[in-house]
Amino acid sequence: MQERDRMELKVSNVRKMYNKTVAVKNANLYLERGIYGLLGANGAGKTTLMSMISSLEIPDSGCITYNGKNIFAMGDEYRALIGYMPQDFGCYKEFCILDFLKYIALLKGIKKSHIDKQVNHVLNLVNLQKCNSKYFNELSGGMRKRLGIAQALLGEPQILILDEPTAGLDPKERVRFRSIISDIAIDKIVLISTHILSDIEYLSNRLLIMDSGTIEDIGQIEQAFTNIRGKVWECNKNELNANTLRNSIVCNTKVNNEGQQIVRIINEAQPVPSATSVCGTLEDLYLYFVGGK
Ligand SMILES: Nc1ncnc2c1ncn2[C@@H]1O[C@H](COP(=O)(O)OP(=O)(O)OP(=O)(O)O)[C@@H](O)[C@H]1O
Repeated sequence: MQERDRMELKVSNVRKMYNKTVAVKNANLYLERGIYGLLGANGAGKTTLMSMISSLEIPDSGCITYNGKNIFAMGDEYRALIGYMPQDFGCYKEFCILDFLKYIALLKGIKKSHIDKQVNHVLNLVNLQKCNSKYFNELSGGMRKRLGIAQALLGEPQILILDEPTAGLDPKERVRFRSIISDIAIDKIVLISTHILSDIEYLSNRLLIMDSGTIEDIGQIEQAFTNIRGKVWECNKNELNANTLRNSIVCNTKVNNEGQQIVRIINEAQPVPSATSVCGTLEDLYLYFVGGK
């Protein structure tokens, strides 16, 4: 591979504490071109990890390299490669969309002669060009999210870090947003954290799971499903003995039309003869990897 085609982001033994809280325990990760979906419970450490990969937070120990170079030593050279969309971002109320993007372009060090062209380009990508004179407080949640991605795209970054980009969007806006992300993801490293499992299914080809400050690379999602194939069951809860229930991962409980509690579990073997084998979902897969916690 030629050096200019190389895109390797490596997180090695990274740890980050806030006072006495260990936010990221010992993270190891290797990312190359592709879209990675990052799943994890609230407080698992996703935002902290993403902030460190974006070079906004410095790890207490361990290192993060891009193509073999320490990202913190790379400084502006690395920041020019990164597009970061935080969970929430604010904007001066005097700024309209256009002013805000021009301001961010300046902060990113984009040449003044290139700013108008780049701002128009990202506005077109996220379909905000017609309302570019609207002020931040006039924008809907979906528009704000699109503005968030537009600012991340300024400077044509090779690495896109998107922290819960579809949170709070209605289903239609979410579908629209996913299509924007898949259009712009080509030939980039894209890391997306989300609690919306369908985002992962539709957007990413690799699954990462973060749990209590550690991260596991589950790999290709389709392949990962082999881990639970033939192990997901639905059965009447009353027919399960307490021991089987304790040794299973409980994915879901629902009440059927006859008023019986039907439990969905992951278990190596058929738990009771009446249990039905069902297809695993991404939610089952996630619970399998975090042990049903
Ligand atoms: N600035 C901070 N000061 C103190 N503690 C923090 C700070 N930022 C994060 N933490 C703590 O670090 C842990 C990891 O938080 P983080 O925001 O990285 O998790 P997360 O997986 O992104 O959560 P969520 O899904 O809720 O956004 C949590 O226990 C959190 O309370």
